[in-house]
Amino acid sequence: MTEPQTRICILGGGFGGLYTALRLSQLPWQKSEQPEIVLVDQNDHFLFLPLLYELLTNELQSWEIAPAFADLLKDTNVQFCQGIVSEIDIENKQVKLQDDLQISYDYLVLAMGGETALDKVPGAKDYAIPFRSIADAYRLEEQLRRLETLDQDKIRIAIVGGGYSGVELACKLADRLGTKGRIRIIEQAEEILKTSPEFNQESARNALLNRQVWIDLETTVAAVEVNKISLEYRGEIDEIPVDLVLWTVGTQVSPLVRSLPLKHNQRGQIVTTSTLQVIDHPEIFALGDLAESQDADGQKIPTTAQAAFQQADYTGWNLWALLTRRPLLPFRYINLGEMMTLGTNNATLTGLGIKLEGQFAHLTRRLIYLYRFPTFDHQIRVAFNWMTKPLQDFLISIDQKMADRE
Ligand SMILES: Cc1cc2nc3c(=O)[nH]c(=O)nc-3n(C[C@H](O)[C@H](O)[C@H](O)COP(=O)(O)OP(=O)(O)OC[C@H]3O[C@@H](n4cnc5c(N)ncnc54)[C@H](O)[C@@H]3O)c2cc1C
Ligand SMILES: NC(=O)c1ccc[n+]([C@@H]2O[C@H](COP(=O)([O-])OP(=O)(O)OC[C@H]3O[C@@H](n4cnc5c(N)ncnc54)[C@H](OP(=O)(O)O)[C@@H]3O)[C@@H](O)[C@H]2O)c1
Ligand SMILES: C/C(=C\Cc1cc(O)c2ccccc2c1O)CCC[C@H](C)CCC[C@H](C)CCCC(C)C
Repeated sequence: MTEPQTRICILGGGFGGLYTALRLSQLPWQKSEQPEIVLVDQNDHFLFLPLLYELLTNELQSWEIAPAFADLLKDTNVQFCQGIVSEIDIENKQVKLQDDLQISYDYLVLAMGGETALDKVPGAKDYAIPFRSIADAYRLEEQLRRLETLDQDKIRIAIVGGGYSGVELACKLADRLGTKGRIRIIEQAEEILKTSPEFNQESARNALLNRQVWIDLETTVAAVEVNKISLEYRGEIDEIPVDLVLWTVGTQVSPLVRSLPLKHNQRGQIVTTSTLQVIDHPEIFALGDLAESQDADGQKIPTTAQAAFQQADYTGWNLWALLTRRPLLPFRYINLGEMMTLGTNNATLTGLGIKLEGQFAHLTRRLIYLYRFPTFDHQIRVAFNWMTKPLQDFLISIDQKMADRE
């Protein structure tokens, strides 16, 4: 009688979960050992978050950065299940989705990422727009189009949070709006991009200066309302009229993850061993933004796509090792550096001793991200589109000229 198939359930199809599923499907399984791999995500698509900004300037299209899981997984043995995870019963090894579907598992991978903290400032939840999903980008796009049609002198945008997302967003919006835009970044710390390499910080400061983006340092937000924001600086409150408030204040762990009966750190992240297994639960792996792990050399792992991408390789390998009775590998994080977009056709890159900025950094960043796309098939489709885009734009312009003549 054949043994029932072992089931690996992966919760979250982002940089941690999707890349773990793809890695698992590529490993050499004996037929008798082949597990059932189930990937669960609330969305029907993956989202290459580092390129989300490019939707706002029409540099990229949604299908390029948010391919459907069905397409990405079509040549694999991974089963995709769309649904919102609402409960995780560690004791009975059961996952419950919001539509009451239940999935039992033998091994679990927790990779549901983080969320934007909108609950700490009055009005933020109602009037501020986070920037973490395709839906957020579409919501922002809709607001921008509404404001661009109005006959008002300036479009006033406040971006709360002067970290990576806030700075990259400010540069993109400044390039989109041009002289019509009046953009300000509100940062509570003494400096923007405080964890970024000095070269990238300098490039970003110059890019923001060249785009007349105003920066309020050591400033917090007391409240957000429909058309104004109250800023607090050294005890003084100032009310500023705004048309849009964007909320890029960093990542926090979701209540669902915080509530799990597992070891958490002070930020609510799940603590793992260097093999990315959850403390006291070797049958559960956790990676990406929701996990805290130290690697084999004791390095603390940052909450970045780069780290989740590398962890996925080890999570896939270690699950295979566990099921085929091989030794597991302790995760070794390799910090390859950092890249940031700073407007259209402009970027900065520091990595492996190399520092680039401007258009060459922009090209390099794009090519590296193309290489990091989840499947070869998607890489080819996007690469072809990028190579033929100048011709597409030329033909569109010809069409436009002919339409104008009629
Ligand atoms: C705008 C932006 C730009 C960024 N740019 C960079 C960059 O250039 N370089 C870099 O290194 N990092 C970047 N990051 C950070 C990086 O995106 C994250 O660190 C990375 O995505 C974390 O990977 P993850 O797998 O933990 O989570 P994610 O990639 O966020 O994936 C989590 C997945 O879980 C799903 N999910 C969550 N909750 C549930 C639920 N309850 N039920 C079902 N599914 C659920 C989500 O839909 C999502 O698909 C950026 C972040 C943002 C917001
Ligand atoms: N290009 C890239 O590599 C890239 C791009 C985007 C995101 N990421 C990664 O993704 C994660 C999230 O990035 P992020 O830019 O969203 O967050 P982030 O890098 O943590 O920056 C958020 C900034 O907002 C500040 N802040 C928080 N609450 C605030 C408030 N109420 N008012 C004013 N300022 C406030 C934070 O200050 P405090 O630090 O004092 O809280 C911080 O400086 C990070 O780990 C980052 O490394 C990387
Ligand atoms: C900084 C680099 C990689 C780290 C990294 C950053 C991310 O934001 C990611 C997001 C999602 C997944 C993975 C990552 C990620 O790994 C790149 C370092 C590149 C080196 C500096 C080498 C640079 C190449 C040469 C200068 C020239 C290449 C020319 C050609 C146009 C490509």
